[in-house]
Amino acid sequence: MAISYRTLRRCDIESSIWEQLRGGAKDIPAFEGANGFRSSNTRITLYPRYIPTARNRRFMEIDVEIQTSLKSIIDNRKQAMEAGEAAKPDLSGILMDSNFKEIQQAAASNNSNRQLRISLQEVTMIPYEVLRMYPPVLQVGQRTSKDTKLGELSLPAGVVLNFRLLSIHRDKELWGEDAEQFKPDRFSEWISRGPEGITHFFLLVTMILYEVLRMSTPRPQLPRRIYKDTKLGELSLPASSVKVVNWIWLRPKKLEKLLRQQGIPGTSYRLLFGDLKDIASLRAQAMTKPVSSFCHDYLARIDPFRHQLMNKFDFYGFAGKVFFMWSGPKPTIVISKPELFREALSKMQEFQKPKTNPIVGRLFPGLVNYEGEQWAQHRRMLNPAFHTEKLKLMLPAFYVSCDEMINKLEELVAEAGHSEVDAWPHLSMLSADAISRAAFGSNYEEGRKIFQLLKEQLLLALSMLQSVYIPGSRYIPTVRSRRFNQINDEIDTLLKRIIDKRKKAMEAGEAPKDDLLGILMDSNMKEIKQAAASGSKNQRHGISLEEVIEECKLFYFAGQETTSNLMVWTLILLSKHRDWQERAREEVLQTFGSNAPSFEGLSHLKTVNMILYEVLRMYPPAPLVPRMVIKDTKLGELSLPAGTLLSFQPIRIHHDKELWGEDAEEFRPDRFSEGISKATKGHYAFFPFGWGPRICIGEKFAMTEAKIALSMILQRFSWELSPSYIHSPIIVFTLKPQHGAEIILHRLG
Ligand code: HEM
Repeated sequence: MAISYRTLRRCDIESSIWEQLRGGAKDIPAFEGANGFRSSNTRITLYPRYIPTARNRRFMEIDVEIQTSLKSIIDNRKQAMEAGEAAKPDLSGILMDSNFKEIQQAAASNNSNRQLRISLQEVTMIPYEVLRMYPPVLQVGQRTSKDTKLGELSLPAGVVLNFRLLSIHRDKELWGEDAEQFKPDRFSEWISRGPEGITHFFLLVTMILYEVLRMSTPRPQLPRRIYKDTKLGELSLPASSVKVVNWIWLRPKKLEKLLRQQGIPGTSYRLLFGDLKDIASLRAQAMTKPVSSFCHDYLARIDPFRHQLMNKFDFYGFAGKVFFMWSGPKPTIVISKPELFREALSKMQEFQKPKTNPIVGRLFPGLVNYEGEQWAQHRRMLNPAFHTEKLKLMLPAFYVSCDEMINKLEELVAEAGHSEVDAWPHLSMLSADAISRAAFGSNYEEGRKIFQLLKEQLLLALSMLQSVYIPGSRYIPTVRSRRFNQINDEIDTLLKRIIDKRKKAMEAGEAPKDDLLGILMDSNMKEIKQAAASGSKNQRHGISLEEVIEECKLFYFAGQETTSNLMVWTLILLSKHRDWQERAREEVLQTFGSNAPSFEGLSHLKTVNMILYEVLRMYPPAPLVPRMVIKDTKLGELSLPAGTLLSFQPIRIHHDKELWGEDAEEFRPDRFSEGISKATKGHYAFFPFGWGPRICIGEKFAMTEAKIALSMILQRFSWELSPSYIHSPIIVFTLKPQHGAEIILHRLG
């Protein structure tokens, strides 16, 4: 059966795929009689939805690792107990002890072998029931990398399959009315029936996972080592233990030696946690104190641990600009050398985005997270939306958003002509509003709702990120994680609705809208048509609805926080350096008078441009850029083993006196009067928007918005720093003012 995904309704896919899987299962002898699944065709859903494949695969690997390690612990305990050792007073010890006693009783009362076997299996029923109710893998998603077959079904490349295991496990048709209750004994009969029962259940799940993994896109993998059971004197270590020991001790120590041999200084590895505890406690202490007096030398506050190390290693090789520390069992090389930053960011294959906590991946989906061909395709598709001629069309959106903010501020100063205001929430709202209008045009109200939800999601994620990440923990249905997923679903529904409306309009021949979404959908449609016309079959062409959704979410996260940070630091610095505020106002009034800033006029704002650059240098909204070494490779003179994390520090490069001169900590916008390169005497060392092929796609968008907003504020107000302002930069994803931006605003004229 050959079907085209794009013309198929979702419900068709759900039911047909299920039939294929069920049919496929019956073909395998072990699945005959898998009657537990006879009528479940409505519950397993399989529809295109993006779930990053690397994460899922890694999750599966970790799951297998955990299970293997647990099995080895249980086996060891069992052997010890059989040899007469007392049960350990921990949970597994108690559980095993009671099970052991039951088995002994059964044996003593001369029960049949069959009963003994059932008794032995009781210890298994509890974890099975836990696995049923709280499966560590709730759903499994993979993308087809090429046109492929699943059972009888032909699937085109690029379809994302999402299998919802939890739905099967909680299906009352399968498990009975008590499906929501914890009843381990429901497994007793299945277990006793041997291969036709429980085994079918797990085999079916395994088969689905296998089938899905088989189809998945091959992604660059870190080199793998095969582990074997090993003898250590009298002790025989199972492969899983060898792997764990290697992971938490042998490999880190080997890497440490390798880095030291190259003259890179660093901290000594400490078991499992490395430097994580010190990083957290020093940061917590630093957050309680503001920067003493208002100065721009604040690096010790935002990242005290790295700052200490930088000073400590100042007299070693690399003068504190390259050193390593330990984020758990992986070394992180901290690099503040501009030439190494440029080299690494130019080599996308060797140095990729690290996949750390999956929550971060869910917060920042889309382009920012992709690699390889998928990244290239999305970047190609998004590029037109950020071209100058398209930005021009977004100007009205920026005006309306700025006007709204200014009207609100005017209300605040209406009575006395001046007022103390925390500018931070106003600027935050401004950039959210601007992105909603620029991204969704006429659907702006829905866009605003999405922003509110994303903001809530960000706060939830922050609280989730504060606890140590335990692999798989995101699948535990806590109140927070449930709300996180609920928000995700709400956002997806809202975005789907907007996109569907647009799609219908475009199919009916309406011209695409000039907002980000319209441009993205237009370039997607063109790519699909081109590919169809050229008869291309294998290459991925066009992106799916889900991928469009991911990109829309990314506009908010990548574009909102960063731009509002740039604006808030600009207001703070201009309230401290009022001479520059005056110079900027003069320039704006000369260029625009009291009219709305024109696109052409923006390019004449030399002073405003220099001020924004100086703010981006001193307070870069994206202060750190992480990467991961994918295969053993060279960076400059350094030999870097696969798996090493790299933490590039544009913020430190921007504050480096060797590059910027002795006045690096002073606010001096005129250092940029002859361009960026001259400001550092020919060393290119200014990276607020990154570098290389992945350089920020929204740079022009952000700079245009910031120039319009600043111009409009300068036209209407003057401002100074309030005595209640506390200078406390902090990094929470981006660099922001921890205690807001209290200024005193005066109405002009
Ligand atoms: C002052 C404002 C902004 C700053 C400082 C900034 C900074 C950055 C930086 C440093 C990167 C590179 C990250 C890396 O290589 O790991 C980046 C990437 C990106 N930025 Fe921005 N950004 C800003 C505004 C925006 C806006 C307004 C948008 C969109 C509306 C945006 C969308 C993106 C996207 C999609 C990427 C990923 C590009 C890729 O991986 O190919 N940014 N940004």
